[in-house]
Amino acid sequence: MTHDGDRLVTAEADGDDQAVEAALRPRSLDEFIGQERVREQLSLVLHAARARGGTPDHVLLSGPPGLGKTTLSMIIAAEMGVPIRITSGPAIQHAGDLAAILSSLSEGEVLFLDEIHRMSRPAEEMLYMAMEDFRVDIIVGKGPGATAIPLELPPFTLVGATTRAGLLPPPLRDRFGFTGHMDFYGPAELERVIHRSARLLDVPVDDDGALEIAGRSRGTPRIANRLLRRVRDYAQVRADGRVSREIASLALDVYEVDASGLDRLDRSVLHALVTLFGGGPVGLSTLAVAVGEETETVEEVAEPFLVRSGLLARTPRGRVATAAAWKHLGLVPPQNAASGQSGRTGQPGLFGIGPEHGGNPAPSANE
Ligand SMILES: Nc1ncnc2c1ncn2[C@@H]1O[C@H](COP(=O)(O)OP(=O)(O)OP(=O)(O)O)[C@@H](O)[C@H]1O
Ligand SMILES: [Mg+2]
Repeated sequence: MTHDGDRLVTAEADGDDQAVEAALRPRSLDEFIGQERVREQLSLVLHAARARGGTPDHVLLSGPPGLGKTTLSMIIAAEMGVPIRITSGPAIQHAGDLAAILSSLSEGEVLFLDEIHRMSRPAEEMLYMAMEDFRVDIIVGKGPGATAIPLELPPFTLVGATTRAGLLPPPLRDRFGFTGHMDFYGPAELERVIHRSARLLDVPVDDDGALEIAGRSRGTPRIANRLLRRVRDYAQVRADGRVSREIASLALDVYEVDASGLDRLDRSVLHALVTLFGGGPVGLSTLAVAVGEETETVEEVAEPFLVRSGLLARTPRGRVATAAAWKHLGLVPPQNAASGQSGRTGQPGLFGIGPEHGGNPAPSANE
């Protein structure tokens, strides 16, 4: 079974990333590449707060993993010249855990709450009051004798990060003065991320080399930085250390990350869909058996990027390969192949729903 953490192209951080990421993080808004709209909006929020000599409004950053939410939270603190306290939703099990953190904040401090959608309910309710009134009620005792002791907090800025903004309860969402939505990066922006990281890591990379890595990075700076490190290894061991388009492409071929950023699992899903099931529709569990993976692996690890790339569509009748998928595998799409748009509008297939066998007679190439 393939675990997401084993993959070079996963957007989640792995242990290997953490030390390097700290070194590669932009430290100011000016250094932060791309996300123009969020950057401009945030810059206004911070400038205005500085001009008033106050604390900026609470900020919510939402978007897929690896796009720079943690980085931006640190930049907010740096731009304001205040310390930052870092914690996460899952780390706060009890309201008391949160009370302890809140009551020890210094004036103006940034509290970064990662994965804020995973906080416990009682902590969430305490947070509402802390965000709005800079106050918490500490409950002392139990039962009828319990009393609430109000505790004043210094003004602080909460920066919440979430990959799932939709899961936040509206009362929590409403208490943020500013919400920044992070989006996947374009190739030109990733090229700049790669050039910047290459400078910091002291790796000579030419423009074509950077662009080649960018194209395989799934719109995600974290992946771009990780691929750059693997390409650097290759360039040092097999060549003179310089990264050109050719070296980048040879290196990433070794790691089985193709020109569109698909890895072996992604390609084997597409390949099975196209060669064994005539492009579908086919049920998820049948598809998973065909590639020898768990249904969860196919659904949660491979499919999101295939859908986003317009290569696979989830329809009520099952998974379907788009015309682009056939072309990606170097095959000629059949006349009736899905256009790729249906992936965005079609209903997502559910476990076990939809036919387990394709409606099309599979031309079943056995190679
Ligand atoms: N705009 C950017 N410019 C340059 N580097 C960036 C940018 N955004 C992210 N990075 C780099 O990508 C890596 C991952 O960023 P970060 O940890 O901030 O992502 P995240 O959104 O917090 O991810 P997660 O959801 O997994 O917590 C960092 O090493 C950072 O240096
Ligand atoms: Mg983060």
